[in-house]
Parts: sequence; C-alpha cells; structure tokens
Amino acid sequence: MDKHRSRWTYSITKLIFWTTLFAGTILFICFHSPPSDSPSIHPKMKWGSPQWEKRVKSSARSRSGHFTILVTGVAGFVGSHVSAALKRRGDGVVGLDNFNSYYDPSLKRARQKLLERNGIFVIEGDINDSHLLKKLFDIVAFTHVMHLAAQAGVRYAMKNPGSYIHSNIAGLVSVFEACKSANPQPAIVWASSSSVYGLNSKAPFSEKDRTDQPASLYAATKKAGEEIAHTYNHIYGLSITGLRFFTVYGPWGRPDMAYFFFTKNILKGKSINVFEGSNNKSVARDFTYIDDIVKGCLGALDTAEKSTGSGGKKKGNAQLRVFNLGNTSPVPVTKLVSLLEKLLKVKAKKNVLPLPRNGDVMFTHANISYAQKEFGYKPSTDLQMGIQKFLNWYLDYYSISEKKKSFW
Ligand SMILES: O=C(O)[C@H]1O[C@H](OP(=O)(O)OP(=O)(O)OC[C@H]2O[C@@H](n3ccc(=O)[nH]c3=O)[C@H](O)[C@@H]2O)[C@H](O)[C@@H](O)[C@H]1O
Repeated sequence: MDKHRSRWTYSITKLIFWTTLFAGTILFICFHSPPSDSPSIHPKMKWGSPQWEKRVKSSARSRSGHFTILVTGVAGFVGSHVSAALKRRGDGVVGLDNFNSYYDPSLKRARQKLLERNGIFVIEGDINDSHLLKKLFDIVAFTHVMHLAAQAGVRYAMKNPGSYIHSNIAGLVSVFEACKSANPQPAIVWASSSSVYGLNSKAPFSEKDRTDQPASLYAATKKAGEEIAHTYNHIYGLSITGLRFFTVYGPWGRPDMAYFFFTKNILKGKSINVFEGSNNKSVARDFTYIDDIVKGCLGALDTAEKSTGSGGKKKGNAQLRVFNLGNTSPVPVTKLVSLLEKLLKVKAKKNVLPLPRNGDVMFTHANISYAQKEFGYKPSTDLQMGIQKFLNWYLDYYSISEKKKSFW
C-alpha cells in the first residue's frame, strides 16, 4: 500500500515539474523582451548580428572621396532631409532614431520608409545607449557625426522637463563620449537653436551676442550643449560645429510647430490661438525654409576640420564653431496666418491672445554673415514660396496616394 502511494506521489511530482517547465518556457518565449540596450531594429534583425552589421556597413559605404556620416535623429524633420541630400551626393549615411512619440511616430515611419528606399539604413535606438554607439564606431570609421536627435519645442518643456535633460544634455554627452573614444575621432556638426538668444533684444542676432538669458528650458539645454561642446573640444580635441537653426519649416515638417497645426486647424474649421505682445505688438519669427537649412548643414560638414585626438586623448587644438542658420527676414505670426488663409482660400478663426510666459520670445532675427563667409550660406526661399511648397506636400501627404511622396 505504502509502495503504491509513494509511486503515485512520484508521478504527481514529475507531472508538476514538467508542466511548470513547459509553462515557464512558453511564458518566457511570449513575454521575453530584449534589454534596453539591445533594441530590436527590424522585426527579424537583432543589433550586433552579422546580418545587422552587414546592413550598417553597406549603408556606410560612400563614393570615393566622400564622407561616412552617422546621422542621429535621422527620422526627424531636419535629419531626414539632410540624410537624403548627403546620400544623393555620394556620402555614406547610417541613421539612428528612437522614434519617440513626442509627435505622431507614423510620420517618422513614413520618412524612414523613404530613406530606406534610398539605401539609408535606419537603426532604431537611443543616443543614450552607449553600447549601441560603441558598436557602431567599432564597425564603421565615421568621418563625421551629424547630431540632430533632440527634444524640440519650446513650450513642451513646461510639461515634460525631464525629456529635455534626457535628450539634449545626457544624450549629447553620450554622443560626445562615443566620438571622443572613437578611432579615428569624427568631426561633429550638431543642432543648437536660435532660442539661445532668449531675451536678447539686440537685432539682428549675431553669434557674438549674449546668450545667457534663455526664456525656456529648451533654450537652456541648447545653451548648455554649446558649453558642453566647448569642454569636449578643449579636453579631447573634438572638432565641433553648432548650428543655431531659426524656426525651420517645410514639407515633411514637425506637426507640433505653429505653421503645421495652424494649417491643420484652419482646414478643419477649428480656431487657432495667435499670440501678440503688449500694446498689440506683433510676435515675429525668422522662418527658415528646410532646403536652405540643408545647404547650411552640408556647408558646415564640408568645412569641418578633422578632430585631433585619438584613443580618448587630445593631440592638438581642434576647431570649435557656432553659426546662425536663419533667413534674415523676420515675419509677424499674423502675416503667416494671412498667408495660410490666402493660399488655402479659407478664413481662419483666430483667438488673439497675449504671448504666454511659457518659453516664447517676441522675435527672432538672424545675422548670417559668419556662415556666409565660411561656406557661402545664402538662404533663397521666402515665406510665401516656402509655405506654398509645404502646403503642396501637406495636401498630398494627408489625402493623396503613396506614390508621389519623396524628398526630391
Ligand atoms: O528657432 C528655434 O530654435 C526654435 O524654433 C521653433 O520654435 P518657435 O519659433 O517657437 O516655433 P513655433 O512653435 O512654430 O512658433 C512660431 C510662432 O508662432 C507663435 N505661436 C505658436 C503657437 C500658437 O498656438 N500660437 C502662436 O502664435 C509662437 O509664439 C511663435 O512666435 C521650434 O519649434 C523649436 O524646436 C526651435 O527649434
């Protein structure tokens, strides 16, 4: 009897053991996600795999005499346009983007699709992922890094201050760290912002003007980035160029920007808030068209000198520059609205509100003589022409077929 019971107990224990093992295996397979430093890039391709390395290397391949460039924020507005232009002229481009949801990620995915169709491999990963960056520098000798990944938007900083620290401070340091340790060290061109001029009232804004009165946390993180750039240049011999972009707009633009959501709301018959200063003073921006910005980015890359360090050590003084990339003609926001009304042939429902104290400044106006002198930067698109091009894209993208979409 006892013998019979012990055999029975043994069978039950065995059954429980195998059932637990089987269920555990199924659960592991279903719910196991890769660690944060191993993002799954394409559904079937793990980063670091031979197949992945092959794609990185093939994307990095350039025409003889051309650059090999890592572009961060590649699926962003400026990143996608700059990458397409670089690829077009023969540079090898590898792209990195974390596809965050600050604005509609489907727009970023659509840009990614176009880039990949043109031979640019887009890696899904974060600039704070030092293992991923190291791996990229281990397998490709990048000559340049075009660092455009950032948390943008001046007003959103009040809602999510942490994301500005994560991307614009910690992320920037992570990129500089990877570059300083790389052999050879690449030259870096990165996106600063017109917002660093803050409450400066001397116009037009020159690179020599004061930038110690930021009006938003966004501006403060970009200003901090410029100081951090100085440190990495000074200690490690990294060649670094900062570009202060002035309210960039155009096709494939950012839905969080005023010209974009004004268009959306006007077409939907929804009201828009138009800010104005005290005594009905107009708020104005030096709106700059994307193609002019792309030319400025290429000019900065082409005139960037090599970094001087190696093995994480400085070997000599390296180039450190900051340029304004603006349009040089500020336009009142009220004029932007009347232009949209004219081109869309729809009257906007406007709420005129006092400029809130949430990061905005009254006006921006670039002096571009330094960029003009160094690499012939000369913007050529006025707001009417640029907004017309944006509207052509917008109407096509949101209502017409896939076939027509391109950066060209
Ligand atoms: O040059 C930069 O460095 C920055 O440019 C851009 O910031 P801004 O110049 O503030 O652009 P954007 O939001 O389009 O507002 C445009 C105008 O519309 C006014 N504005 C805005 C919203 C609204 O509801 N009403 C309104 O009148 C508003 O007062 C402003 O006068 C980028 O977003 C930023 O990431 C950064 O790159």
